[in-house]
Amino acid sequence: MNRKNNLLPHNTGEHAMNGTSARVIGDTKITLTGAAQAYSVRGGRREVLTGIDIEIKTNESVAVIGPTGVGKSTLLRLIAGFEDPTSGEVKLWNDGRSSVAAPAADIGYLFQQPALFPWMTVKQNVLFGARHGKTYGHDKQEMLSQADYFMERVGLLDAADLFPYQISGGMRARTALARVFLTRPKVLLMDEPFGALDALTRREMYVLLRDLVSKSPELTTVMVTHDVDEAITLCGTIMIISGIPGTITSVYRSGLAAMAESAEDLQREPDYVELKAALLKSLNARRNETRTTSGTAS
Ligand SMILES: Nc1ncnc2c1ncn2[C@@H]1O[C@H](COP(=O)(O)OP(=O)(O)OP(=O)(O)O)[C@@H](O)[C@H]1O
Repeated sequence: MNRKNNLLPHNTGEHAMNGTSARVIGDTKITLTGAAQAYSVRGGRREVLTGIDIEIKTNESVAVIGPTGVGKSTLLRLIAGFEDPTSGEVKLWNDGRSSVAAPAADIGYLFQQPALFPWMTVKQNVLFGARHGKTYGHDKQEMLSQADYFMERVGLLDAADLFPYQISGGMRARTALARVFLTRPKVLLMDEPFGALDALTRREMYVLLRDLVSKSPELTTVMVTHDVDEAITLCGTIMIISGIPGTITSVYRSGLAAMAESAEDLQREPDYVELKAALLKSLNARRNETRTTSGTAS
């Protein structure tokens, strides 16, 4: 492993996106400026996120971690354009032009439950998004050959004609992975995508995801996870959200994700151990603060 590429983690505070990432990343892809979100709850107002200032580059892989209930999924929904912020701006950028975030064909989603159609075969499920999108225009042949390509990459060719109830949880997750990559998204948003899988299957998914991401130089990924190992293994940028309302309190960057040949090898790296310890320490401190703020700590 090339340890030179490997930046030590640093806790850069709230506006921390100026550090250097070891990944080669391009233009701005996603910006959140002073973004806040609040909901009406039982006649009152619940502030969930506040003062979110983020700049995410094309080809950057970002993990969002933090205590439960601090607004991680809410942040993802803002980026997806499923919700508008109550104040501030969330923008997606294309060739230097920005647009307010809104659900779009070039945004892909992966959720904890793969949400497959039970009456469709694996292949029909894989094709679903692409069939209903504009990625391939009228070029059906190209779409079908790309479907075979992605199904082959995730090891599903032999299962193409099976129905979701006939395959394992790992195979369902791989179906969802092939389906989302077939649509060639520019932004892939993942909300605990492997949270329901066993440890071994999760590792397999890391390898597959990293392989597919590495072949998609235009792709930007943002992943919410509770798993610190997953964040370090898959993402060059790790953001911690904490507090009530939640805000970005730390940003860590490392080149470890780009270097990983296997999760096991990576986890033995001294830099990995150091980064993991720093993240856990920071998370614990933030969790205690969040509990105190919400009045649940003594
Ligand atoms: N539509 C909504 N209306 C009211 N409250 C909401 C709504 N969506 C989310 N919340 C509240 O906002 C807070 C943050 O929710 P969110 O799911 O974003 O947190 P999270 O950090 O992803 O949580 P977890 O780690 O447990 O998945 C929670 O208190 C939740 O109850």
